[in-house]
Amino acid sequence: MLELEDLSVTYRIGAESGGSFGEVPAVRGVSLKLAAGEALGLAGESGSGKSSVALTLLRLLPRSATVGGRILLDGEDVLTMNWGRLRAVRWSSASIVFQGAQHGLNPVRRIGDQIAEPLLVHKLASGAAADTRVKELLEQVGLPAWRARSYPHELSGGQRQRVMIAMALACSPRLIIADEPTTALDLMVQAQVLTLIRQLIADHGISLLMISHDLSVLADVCDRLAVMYAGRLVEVGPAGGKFEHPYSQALAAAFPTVGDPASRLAPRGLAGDPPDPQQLPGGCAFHPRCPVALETCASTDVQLLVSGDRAAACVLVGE
Ligand SMILES: Nc1ncnc2c1ncn2[C@@H]1O[C@H](COP(=O)(O)OP(=O)(O)OP(=O)(O)O)[C@@H](O)[C@H]1O
Repeated sequence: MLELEDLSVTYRIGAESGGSFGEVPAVRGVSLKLAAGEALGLAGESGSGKSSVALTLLRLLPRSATVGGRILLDGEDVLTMNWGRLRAVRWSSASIVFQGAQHGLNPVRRIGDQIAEPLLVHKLASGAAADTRVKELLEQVGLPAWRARSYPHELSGGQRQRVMIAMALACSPRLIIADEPTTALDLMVQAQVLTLIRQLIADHGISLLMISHDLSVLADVCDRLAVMYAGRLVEVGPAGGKFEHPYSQALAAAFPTVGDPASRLAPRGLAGDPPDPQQLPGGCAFHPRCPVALETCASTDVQLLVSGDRAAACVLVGE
């Protein structure tokens, strides 16, 4: 239902501050497919371009961004559709749950009115029918119906995140994009919200694109995982399988797997920092940090190579 073809996002910087102009290539040639009802996880360190991908999907990027490639949602290109069509697609075909719900809710409006807003704007319900739908949505996300009259400050962080999920579900979209939906929450609440997301997408047959730096969170919810590094996809494969790219392996080793006695944390984590997008190293962008890099990695720009149900961009994979 969703297909990204050679997607690129480049930010222009310096224009606002009057400083020197520059370009940040945040996303570089990302191609991905998401089937109806499928849950795909997008992982990577901070700055790898995950949020830029998420924001591009509904054209929410700032004006300083230039986007290339195609984003086909049910066969229609989001990047070229007119504003009227885009407004119709937002919320009703696809909606986004952002990280840090407390910043997403209006502090001076009641929860119920905020959940009802997309229903009213999209003329899906009004008056008593909208009130009934709001109560139904609150119950679906595990909150009592009377919470409709609460203000955001009267809710905990976990409850506010549930409200954001209720808003995202309001117009019954076929796709939900969840950008770090549990990052701001403590571990117990994070587990509850993840269980809720898993259950809702299964019950309603919704496709999910979930973004996180934490691979173990994604593996818990998603059918497939995609890993980004310096704006590129380095690996895509089934959530249950073993990673082949050295970067995905290092990222996976950075998080403990609760309940798996065989899992060991990487003793020193991954050395070094991700590259500055304005000064990307030649060849494979990961080679300066790669523990198994060869001489050729400094000059060979590897593309994703598909083998069975997995694709990885590394000269060592498939050897
Ligand atoms: N509005 C912007 N203007 C200029 N550069 C930007 C802008 N937004 C993001 N970037 C740059 O684009 C790159 C990718 O950022 P992005 O937020 O997409 O990464 P991310 O993987 O989602 O990181 P995080 O997990 O920290 O949110 C980074 O180098 C970032 O500094």
